Amino acid sequence: MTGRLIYLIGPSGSGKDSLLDAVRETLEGEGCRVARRVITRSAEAKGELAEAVSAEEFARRAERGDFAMSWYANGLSYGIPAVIDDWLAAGDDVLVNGSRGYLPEARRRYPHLLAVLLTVEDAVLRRRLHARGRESAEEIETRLARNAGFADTLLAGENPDLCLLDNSGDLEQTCQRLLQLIEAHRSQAWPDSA
Ligand SMILES: Nc1ncnc2c1ncn2[C@@H]1O[C@H](COP(=O)(O)OP(=O)(O)O)[C@@H](O)[C@H]1O
Ligand SMILES: O=P(O)(O)OC[C@H]1O[C@H](OP(=O)(O)OP(=O)(O)O)[C@H](O)[C@@H]1O
Repeated sequence: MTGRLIYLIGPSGSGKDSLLDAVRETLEGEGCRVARRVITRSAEAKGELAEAVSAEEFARRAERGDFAMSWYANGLSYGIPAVIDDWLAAGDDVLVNGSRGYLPEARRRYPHLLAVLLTVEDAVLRRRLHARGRESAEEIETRLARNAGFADTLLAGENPDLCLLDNSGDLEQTCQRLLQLIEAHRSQAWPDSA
């Protein structure tokens, strides 16, 4: 594979979708694709750069090998289409909306991925989740509780190359910083083992 995988992670509500949406056009003009996820979420949910499918359809696709990566979290199944491997093989870089829980497996599959962790101050995160209004108050609490488990493990030295990107402030600034991070990563030579 010659392209690079950029694996964006962060708590639900930290702004991953907003960020991907905002940088998509710029990145695609520079040969970096933004993957569209497949999620077992009802089609009426707005603001998600994803294809919504039933659990049965998701299982069929998984069985067929349609996903390069897939995971289950928050009561939903998420899949990243296998086409990303074609894009990477063709030399395109690929940006995906990933999962913190799946990061170790993603690293096994893509040893040279760039992991970018989007962070948001707790109070801001809670406010944004409620303002988004996609989940019930109970689902929001469950998502916030899930974050506590990741805060320690992700930052406890197991991921020395993890890039932190704060999105507590203006989205436009976060976009610019993400584009800079990606640019810096792309300008690095591939490790010999790649
Ligand atoms: N920098 C920002 N400033 C203000 N609101 C933001 C910012 N980034 C995202 N949001 C809002 O926060 C909510 C969650 O963002 P979203 O992109 O859906 O997060 P995620 O995909 O990580 O769950 C959305 O309503 C979005 O409009
Ligand atoms: O292991 P985690 O890092 O907790 O991630 C689990 C899933 O939750 C997030 O999606 P979610 O359904 O919340 O969509 P969102 O990002 O649009 O909120 C994230 O994008 C992952 O797919």
